[in-house]
Amino acid sequence: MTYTVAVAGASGYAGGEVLRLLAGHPELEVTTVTASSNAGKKLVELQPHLRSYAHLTLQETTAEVLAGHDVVFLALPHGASGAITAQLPDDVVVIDCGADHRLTDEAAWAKFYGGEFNEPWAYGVPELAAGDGKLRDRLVGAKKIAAPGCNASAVSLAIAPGFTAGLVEEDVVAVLAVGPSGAGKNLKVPYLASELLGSANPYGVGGGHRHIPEIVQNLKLAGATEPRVSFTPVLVPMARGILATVTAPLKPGVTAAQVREAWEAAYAGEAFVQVLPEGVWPRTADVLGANTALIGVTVDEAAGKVVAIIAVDNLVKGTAGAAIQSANIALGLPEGTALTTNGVAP
Ligand SMILES: NC(=O)C1=CN([C@@H]2O[C@H](COP(=O)(O)OP(=O)(O)OC[C@H]3O[C@@H](n4cnc5c(N)ncnc54)[C@H](OP(=O)(O)O)[C@@H]3O)[C@@H](O)[C@H]2O)C=CC1
Ligand SMILES: CC(=O)N[C@@H](CCC(=O)OP(=O)(O)O)C(=O)O
Repeated sequence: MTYTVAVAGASGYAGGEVLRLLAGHPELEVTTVTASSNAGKKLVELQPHLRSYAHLTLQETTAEVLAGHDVVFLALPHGASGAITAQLPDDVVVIDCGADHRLTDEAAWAKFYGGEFNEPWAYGVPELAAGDGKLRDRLVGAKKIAAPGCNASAVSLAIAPGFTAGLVEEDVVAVLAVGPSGAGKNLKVPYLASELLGSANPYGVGGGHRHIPEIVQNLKLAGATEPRVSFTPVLVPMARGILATVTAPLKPGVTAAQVREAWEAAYAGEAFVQVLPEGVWPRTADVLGANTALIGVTVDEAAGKVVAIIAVDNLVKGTAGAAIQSANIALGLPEGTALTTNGVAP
């Protein structure tokens, strides 16, 4: 069966990546692409690397244009997608790459985003533990899916096994090297090349980053009670990619063997989340273009902490790949359709 697909926000980074991956999908056929200020232009004017879509013109992003497709991917700024989703028919499968349907906690939404609170949807990180199962279970047959924040999914995947196995204290510290494409096609300082090249620029320091409530929500699902999350991203000069170093204190008596067993068990059989052998550390280059999260984990005995390092491509496993993986599950298609575990290196 072929499903018709509309991609909204197709002129942006996330929408472009959804399109790049969907070009290799045998059952999802993109028939409509939309934008805002760039509506009316040919898609390839904005996305010259997407040659297979040369026939498509960007339309206005309205509920009327999007309705009538079997599947809609939204890659719009926060707030814009919530306004559209309220108007789309119930039977359309909608995957929102924005944050509008991620949070279950209305107070957290008000504090970190503001504006109208939208109902939470099935969260698109299938491999994350949730209760006795995984979030994958909630995606089966889902009509509405919230794709994750890229940083939030990386940090959550890296440390969740410690909570599921009851090995770590609720005191998580995450420091991330992130590429500027995570901010979208942003023409402001500090995303300009002249500000970014040859520099590493921290931002969102001191508890203000909006991915903190998303991580807390994920870790609670994985078994934490009231986790405290210190989260510090640092912009570095690589177009895409996230390398997150996540630490947490070990509970008394926990051994390195228990840690390794817990992390390997958490992701056993998962194609897209892989735990590396002891002493092997992930690199962003190994996951660029791939839907893969690579995790290295060890115990720092002197510090009494677990150290987990994860590499993801923010635009693939962090957004568009997660969105397509989740859509595949929702539609009953093989989960990895149109997705690869192989990166692009060097
Ligand atoms: N970049 C990333 O790594 C990640 C992004 N996301 C999320 O995906 C979404 C898109 O991000 P990204 O692609 O990076 O952003 P971009 O700025 O690159 O793209 C934004 C897109 O939305 C369109 N747009 C802008 N304003 C409006 C509006 N008011 N109504 C309708 N469409 C509008 C733009 O159209 P036009 O070009 O015509 O202005 C463009 O197509 C965001 O919610 C983001 O948080 C999530 C995870 C990671
Ligand atoms: C470099 C950079 O700015 N990255 C973004 C990641 C955004 C993201 O993951 O998307 P959502 O906004 O949909 O959550 C940030 O840290 O906010």
